[in-house]
Amino acid sequence: MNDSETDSAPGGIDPAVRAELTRLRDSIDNIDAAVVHMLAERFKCTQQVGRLKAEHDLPPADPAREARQIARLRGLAESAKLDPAFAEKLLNFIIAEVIRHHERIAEGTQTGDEGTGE
Ligand SMILES: C=C(O[C@@H]1C=C(C(=O)O)C=C[C@H]1O)C(=O)O
Repeated sequence: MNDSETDSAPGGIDPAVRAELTRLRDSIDNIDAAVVHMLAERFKCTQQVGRLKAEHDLPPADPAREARQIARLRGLAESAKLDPAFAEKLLNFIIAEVIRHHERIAEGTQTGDEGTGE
């Protein structure tokens, strides 16, 4: 249910429920903003890694490094009571995008700045 659907709930919404919902959604919005900023910083680093690899003829993907990251992240997720399978899927999704960037940097079709706001 989105905001407008909540607003048009039959019979109106209890003001206390509305206040609690707004408080929680404010936090969700802050967390989403933090996630975007953290991802932007991560991509700035990985673009630099991509340029370094291209300059030194290193392969775009490093499966051994990825395996270590996944094992570490699954452990962190368990401690944080987050589903480790979800954490792994999320990391794999991000890494796949990074490898795509690295391949484009190696092909010389990208400077490494795309998506970083540089
Ligand atoms: C960033 C790197 O390149 C790739 C992307 C990774 C990542 O996004 O964490 C990890 C390993 C590599 O497959 C790297 O080698 O460190």
